[in-house]
Amino acid sequence: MTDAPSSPTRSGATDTASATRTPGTAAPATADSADATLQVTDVTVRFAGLTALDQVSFTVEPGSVHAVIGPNGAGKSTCFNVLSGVYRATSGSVRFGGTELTGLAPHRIAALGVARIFQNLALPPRATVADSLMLGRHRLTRAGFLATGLRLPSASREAHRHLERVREIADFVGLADDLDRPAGELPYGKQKLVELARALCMEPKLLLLDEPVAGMTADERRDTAAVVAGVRDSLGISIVLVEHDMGVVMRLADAVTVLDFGKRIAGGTPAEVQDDPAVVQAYLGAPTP
Ligand SMILES: Nc1ncnc2c1ncn2[C@@H]1O[C@H](COP(=O)(O)OP(=O)(O)OP(=O)(O)O)[C@@H](O)[C@H]1O
Repeated sequence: MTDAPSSPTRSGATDTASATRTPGTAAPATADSADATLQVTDVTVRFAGLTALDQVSFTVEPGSVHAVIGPNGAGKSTCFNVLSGVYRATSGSVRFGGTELTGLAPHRIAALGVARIFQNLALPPRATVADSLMLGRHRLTRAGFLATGLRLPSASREAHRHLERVREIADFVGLADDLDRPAGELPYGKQKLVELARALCMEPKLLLLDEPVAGMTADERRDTAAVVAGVRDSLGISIVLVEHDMGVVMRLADAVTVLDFGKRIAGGTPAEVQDDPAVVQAYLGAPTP
């Protein structure tokens, strides 16, 4: 795969978004599209006797990659689970494009344009790449069970449009030649790309990536990082990234929030947090001289 993914471009996404408003396709439920800012304010999560997140605040600017880092047990996964609706914050607020997310079920948050990719693979093993990506289009599909079953022209036109978009996105992430292969037979790095592509098929405004390069070879890490950068640069999608690979974080992130024992201990550009004594201490576990 090339370092710079070929691009369906922002307008490609916009075309599809407008296509979804034409008869025969569903208009996705969206947060205020003029403002895709994610605003996390004073979020606290308590489990019996343990404060996993303690008054954490940060802002993810539209079209940026925002990394959330910290040592083991810092609260990164808890933070992701709050953003995607798996956990409900004990207190505090998460607003996306002007919509309050706290208290919404995960599928409602997904419908607002927030797609999450889990660390572990979750692909149907025997489905082809194309079928796996079509699953990502499900939310945008209007044709009902009956129309599809009866192969009505409106349903086939819609299926054709979705397939076109699936091909564009597969091309964008470098999977154009793998569409007919069972996803489960691809190398690990490509399977992760299938998951990323499936999330892109949902036409999200915000992607939550949980350790996207964990377990990958150096080449796979480089290729995946290039695709993630392309998602931001070409599609304008905001990304929240939890990642232990500091090389990837430093290369990709526009902003970094650092957690330790549930508290936000630092934030800023990668260069700023890298030199922050509190961050050095958290990672090394000893005070700086
Ligand atoms: N469902 C839960 N019930 C009780 N405690 C939990 C739960 N989920 C997380 N915790 C605790 O909350 C704290 C933060 O955990 P979390 O998994 O968010 O950290 P993390 O930064 O993602 O760690 P890692 O990098 O090891 O994945 C830990 O002390 C963890 O044991």
